[in-house]
Amino acid sequence: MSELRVLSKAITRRSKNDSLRNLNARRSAIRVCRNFRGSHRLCVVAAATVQAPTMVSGTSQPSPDEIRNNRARTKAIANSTTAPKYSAVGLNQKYSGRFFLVASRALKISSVLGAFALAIFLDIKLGRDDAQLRARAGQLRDALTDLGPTFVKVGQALSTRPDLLPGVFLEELSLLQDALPTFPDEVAFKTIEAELDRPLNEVYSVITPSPIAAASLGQVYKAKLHDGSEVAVKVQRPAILEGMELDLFLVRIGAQLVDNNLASLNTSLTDLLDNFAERVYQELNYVQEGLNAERFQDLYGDRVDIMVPSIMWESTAMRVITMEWVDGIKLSEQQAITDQGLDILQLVDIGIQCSLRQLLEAGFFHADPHPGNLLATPDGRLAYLDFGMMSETPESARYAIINHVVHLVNRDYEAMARDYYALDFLEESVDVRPIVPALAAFFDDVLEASVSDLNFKTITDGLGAVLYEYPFNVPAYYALILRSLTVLEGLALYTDPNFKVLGKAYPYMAKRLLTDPKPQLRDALEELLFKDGKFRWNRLENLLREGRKNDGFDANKVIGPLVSLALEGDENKLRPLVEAEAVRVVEALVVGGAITNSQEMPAMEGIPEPVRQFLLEQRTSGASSRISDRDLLALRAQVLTVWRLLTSTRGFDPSTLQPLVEVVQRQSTQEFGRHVTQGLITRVVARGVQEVLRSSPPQLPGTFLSSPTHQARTQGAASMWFSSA
Ligand SMILES: Nc1ncnc2c1ncn2[C@@H]1O[C@H](COP(=O)(O)OP(=O)(O)OP(=O)(O)O)[C@@H](O)[C@H]1O
Repeated sequence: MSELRVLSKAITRRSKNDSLRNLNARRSAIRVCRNFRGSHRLCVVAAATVQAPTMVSGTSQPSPDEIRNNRARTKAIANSTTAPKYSAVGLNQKYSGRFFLVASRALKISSVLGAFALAIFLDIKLGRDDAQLRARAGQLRDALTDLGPTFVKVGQALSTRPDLLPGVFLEELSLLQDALPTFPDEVAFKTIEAELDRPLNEVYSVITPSPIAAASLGQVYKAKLHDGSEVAVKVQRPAILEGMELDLFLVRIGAQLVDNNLASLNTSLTDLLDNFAERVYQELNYVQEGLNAERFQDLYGDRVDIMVPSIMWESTAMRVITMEWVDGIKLSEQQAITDQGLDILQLVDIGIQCSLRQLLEAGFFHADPHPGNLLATPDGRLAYLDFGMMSETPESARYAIINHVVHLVNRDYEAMARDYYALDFLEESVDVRPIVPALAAFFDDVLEASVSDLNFKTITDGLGAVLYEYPFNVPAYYALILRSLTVLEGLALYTDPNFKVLGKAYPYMAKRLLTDPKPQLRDALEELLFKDGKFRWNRLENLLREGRKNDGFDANKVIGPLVSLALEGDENKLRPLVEAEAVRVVEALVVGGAITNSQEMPAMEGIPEPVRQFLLEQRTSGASSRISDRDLLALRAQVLTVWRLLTSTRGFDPSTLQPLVEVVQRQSTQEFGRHVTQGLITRVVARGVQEVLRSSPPQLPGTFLSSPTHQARTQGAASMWFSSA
C-alpha cells in the first residue's frame, strides 16, 4: 500500500510541479508506471494521466515546452565543447615562466602543509596517542579548507582512500563538504547573466538574495521560473579554473617528488593526481553535470523510490545549472527525518539497492554520494543531487566483484587472491600466493558469522590491512563505491547498531546470480552451486530465499539461467556432475516418495544362490546406490522445498518451462537424457540389489515383482511424486 502512495504522489508531483515540461520527466513517469507491478489498474490510470498532454492531441509529438527544452539542451552542449580540458603538459607550459605567481602560491601551500607535516613528524617521534591523531585529522581538514577549492576537492578525494589514509583521517576529511565560505551574491548574479546572456529577472521571477548552500565549486540559490516552478540554481565560484590550474600544477610537482623518492609507495601519486584533475575539470562543466543527471535518471529512475531532479536547459550553461528544486531533508539530519515520520533504514536500503545497480549493473555511478547529496523527500523517496562527479565501473570489474563475493562465501582464498588481477588491484606479474594466508587469517576469523551478518566496515578494514602489506593499487572507482556503501552503512548504524549492509546486498547478489544470463555469472553460479562433485541444494534454496527479497525478482527469469547452467554448461566438467545429480534427484523423488509412503521394506524371499551371488557382485562392483535412505529423504525434502519456493515466487508461470521442453528435445540433450536414464536404471537396480541382500528368508523366484507389497510401493512412489511436486 505504501508503494501505491509513493507512486501516486510521484505522479501528482510530476504533473503539478513541472507540468511534465521535459520529455525526460514524462518518460520516467511512464516507466515508473510500467515497472510498478502492484496494481495494474492504477498503472493504466497513471500512465494515461502522465501521457495526457500528448495523448489528448492524438499525436506522439513532444509538447512546445519539450521542444524548447530539447533545443536548449542541444545549444548548451554545442557551447560546452569549448570547456577547458586538463593537460599536464599545458599547465607546465603556462606556469613555467611565471616565477613570482608560482613562488608566492607555493610558499602559502608549503607553509600551511609544512606546519602540518612537521606536527605529524613530531607525533611519530614522540609516539603520541590516538586522540592526538584525531586532532591532527581535524587540523588537516582546516588546512585544506584554508587552501581553497582544489585542496577541498583533494581532501574529499582522499576521504575515499582507505589504502592511503588511516580511518580517523577518512572520517574527518569526509566532513569537508559542509560549511565552506561563500562568495559575493552580486558576483554570482553577474555570472548567471553573462552565462545565459539574459538579465536575471528574465530568467527567474524570484531568486533568494543569498545562497542556501555553499559547496566547493559553487553556491546554490533557490529560485522560481516564470511559470511558477521552484528551482535550484548552482553558480560556479569566480575565477575558480585559474586558481585550480595553478594549484594542480604545484601539487603535481609535489606528487612527482614523492613518487621519485618514496619507493615504498604502491600507488603512483602523479597518476592519481592526473586522474583526479581530469574529473575536477569535468565537474567544472555544469552542462556535463546536467547530462549526467539525465543519464542517471534514464538508468535508475525506473525505481519509484528514487528521485533525480530534472534539468532546465534554457537556464543552464557551463557555469550555471538550473534544476528542479528538491524538497527534502539531508540524510545526515536523522532527527529531522524521523520527525517527518520517515524511516531512515528504509531510505538507506533504497540507497544500497540503487548503489548496487549503479556499481554492478550499468556501471555508471554517482561518485560523490556523501550524506549532503542524498535527500529524503516528504513522500519517502531518496533524491540524488550533484552529478558533477560520476564514474564508470568497467564491465570486467562488475563481474569480478560478484565473483569475489562468491569466492568469499565459498572461503576460496586462492580464488579471492587471483580476483585481484581481474579487479585491477594487482599487476599480472605479482605473485598472489603470499596473499592467500593473509586473507585466510583475516576472513577465517570474521566468517565465523554468516556473510550477510558481517559488518561491511569490518571487511573493508580487514581488506585495508591486507592492502597495506602488499603491492596493491585500488582503482578509483572501487574505492568510491566502497565509500558510498560505507557511508550508507554508517548512516544506518546510528539508528540500528546491528544494521548489516551485506545482509541488504545479498538479495541483490542472489538475484543477479540467479537471473543474469551472462556467461561470467553462469561461472560464478556454477562455482557456488557445485562443490566436490555435488550439487548444493541448500545453496540454491538460500539464493532463492534471498533473491525473492529483492524488488523485481521474477521466478521466470531464474529458470532460463538454471536450465542453461545444467544442460549447456561445460561439456567435460559440468555435464558428468549434472548427470550424476539428475540421477540422485530422480532416485530421491521416486524412491524417496516410496519410502515415505511405506517405511516397511518388502520382504524378499526365495532368491536362488546363483542370483544372490550375481547381486552381491553388483553391489561390490560400485554400481550400487551409495546414498542412504536418510540422505535420500533429506535430498527429496530439499528438492521439493526449492521447487515450492520457485513456484510460489512472484511471476512464476509454468509456461516458461516450455524452453526446458525444447532443450530436452535437442540432440545434445537427448544424449544427456540417455545417460541419466542409464544411471538411474543402474541405481534403481543396485538399490533393489541392496534390498534383496538385506532381506531374509529366501523366497521363490519371480515373487518379487508381482508381490502385492511391491505393487503398492510402486504406486505409492508415483502418486507421491506427482502430488508432492
Ligand atoms: N536540486 C536541488 N534542490 C534542493 N537543494 C539543492 C539542489 N541542488 C543542490 N542543493 C543544495 O545545495 C548543496 C550543494 O549542491 P551540490 O552538492 O550540487 O554542489 P557542489 O558544488 O557540487 O558540491 P560538492 O562540494 O559536494 O561537490 C546541496 O548539498 C543541497 O543542500
